[in-house]
Amino acid sequence: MSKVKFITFEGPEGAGKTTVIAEIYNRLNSIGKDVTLTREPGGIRISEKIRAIILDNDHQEMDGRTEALLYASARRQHLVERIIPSIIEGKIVLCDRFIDSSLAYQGHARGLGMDDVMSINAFAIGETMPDVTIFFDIPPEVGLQRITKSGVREQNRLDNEALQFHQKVYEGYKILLEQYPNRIISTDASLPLSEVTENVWKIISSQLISQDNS
Ligand SMILES: Nc1ncnc2c1ncn2[C@@H]1O[C@H](COP(=O)(O)OP(=O)(O)OP(=O)(O)O)[C@@H](O)[C@H]1O
Ligand SMILES: Cc1cn([C@H]2C[C@H](O)[C@@H](COP(=O)(O)O)O2)c(=O)[nH]c1=O
Repeated sequence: MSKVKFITFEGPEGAGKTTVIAEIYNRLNSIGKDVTLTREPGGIRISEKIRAIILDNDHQEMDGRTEALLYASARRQHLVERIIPSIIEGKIVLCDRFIDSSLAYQGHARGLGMDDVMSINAFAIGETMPDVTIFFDIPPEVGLQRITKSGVREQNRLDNEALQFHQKVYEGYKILLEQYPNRIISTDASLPLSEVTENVWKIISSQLISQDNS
């Protein structure tokens, strides 16, 4: 069995990914695992700058393909500068969003087509795919309510898309779950935070323990 090194977290806005990943990171550290915690778009200097361009509310005129290419270029830089070096150093990488976000948001919701979006991303990432992806399953309207209610952060250009767009994103993720049943594991993200955290912890620890015993 190949080792689980690269774990990604996916789902609609406000699903709880960032909150849960922070706790998983602490727990893995506390049992002596060497972990890199990062996010997309962003994670490193150049990719954070690209993130700011993509998500700026002032950039309403951004073309869908430009958006897809910017996400892919941010991903390329992040991959070569942070993800691959961490994997080579033997670390576990926890990444808040990756390729599946591009497939669901740009490929399906934006209507660019998942195959075309996969092609431009293949140029960016080559053979590097996540070993395991955890999908935070929540109705998009519930996730959106969480971020508007909490005021946890400013609403960006993608958050401010119509509900219909976010429903398409959710539909896109459901297609990906069928397409990659061995890689993507779904968890109910509408449960209370403590339960979601425990469920995600069970998934991750079982993956890591089964490989430690192999
Ligand atoms: N299971 C939960 N139940 C209720 N509130 C939650 C739960 N999980 C997270 N939250 C709250 O929802 C808000 C959004 O959470 P978080 O930022 O972790 O989501 P996210 O998936 O990273 O969102 P985005 O992708 O839009 O950045 C936060 O205020 C967080 O405290
Ligand atoms: C990686 C990636 C992200 N997106 C979208 C998803 C979110 O709306 C934002 C990122 O914000 P978050 O608070 O960090 O979740 O960008 C996308 O459309 N395509 C992608 O590849």
